[in-house]
Amino acid sequence: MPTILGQNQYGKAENRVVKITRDGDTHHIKDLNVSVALSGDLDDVHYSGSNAHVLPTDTTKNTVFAKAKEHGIESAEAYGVLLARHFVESCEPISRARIRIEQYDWERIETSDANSKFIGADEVKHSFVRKGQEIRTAQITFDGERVEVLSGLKELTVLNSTNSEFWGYIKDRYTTLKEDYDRILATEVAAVWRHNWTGAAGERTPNWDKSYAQTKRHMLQAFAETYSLSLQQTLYQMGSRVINSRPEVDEIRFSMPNKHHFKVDLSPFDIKNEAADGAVYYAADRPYGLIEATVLRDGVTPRIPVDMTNL
Ligand SMILES: O=c1[nH]c(=O)c2[nH]c(=O)[nH]c2[nH]1
Repeated sequence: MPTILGQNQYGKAENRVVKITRDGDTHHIKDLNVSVALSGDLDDVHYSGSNAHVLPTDTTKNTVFAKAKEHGIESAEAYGVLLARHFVESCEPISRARIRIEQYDWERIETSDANSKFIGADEVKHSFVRKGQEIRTAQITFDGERVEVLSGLKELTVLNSTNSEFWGYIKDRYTTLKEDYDRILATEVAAVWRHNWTGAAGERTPNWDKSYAQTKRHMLQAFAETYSLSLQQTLYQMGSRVINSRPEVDEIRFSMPNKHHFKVDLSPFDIKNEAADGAVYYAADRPYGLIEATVLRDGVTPRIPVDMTNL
């Protein structure tokens, strides 16, 4: 049966581009998911396998990152126009380019006056929480004598665009990771905390909503205000801030994926891409480091399950 080629397009989909712009100590973030689809005089590659008209999808990926560094990202639309024009105008066989962009917005983490002693005045300027609500969780059990209340949250995504380093780790024959003295630290916090209230007669019931709001605030502020040498250290700081600030909470457990942001190597294109001047990063979704730990008030028995995924 004779066949003919119908509509066709190709390109690299879902390039996770994160561009940090530094304006003194104030950082700005653009976080995009960019998909490129090109079409044009591309019959041959389908019919005969000749790649003579094919701009590799790998090149389209590199272009997405390089243009982010060279021109910055003012808006998804302006950046998309720049990319679409680039592919059509610089590559003869390409006559149409479609750029699709999803943008993820971030808000700055607010610090309070009460905590000002922790804040180098500038710290909040590089700490962000992703827009949109986290999911609040609760698990209550009663065994006829004692009530146990576990409160929690998940999908609270936070990012520091500086004040994070990672170095001094074990190096063996399989280690390729380079030590980093200025990296992005980002994680999606899942946490469960246990209240010491048992429901016994005479015990004052906590204000659950206030306790939740304050616990979340302490976690966010500790994340923003910790100069991090590892995600493990940041996690511990978040936990201790909660335990030290909230007398009703005796124990908190975190599960925190390290949402890696790798600096894109633009040196093959003679473009410098360094944290100090505002860099372009590739946000990898997997695999990811997974950092989990419990922080407890000294002397209490841990009760939060190690695997909290079903809570
Ligand atoms: O904060 C980190 N902790 C690690 O244990 C680790 N391991 C790694 O490769 N990167 C990181 N980052």
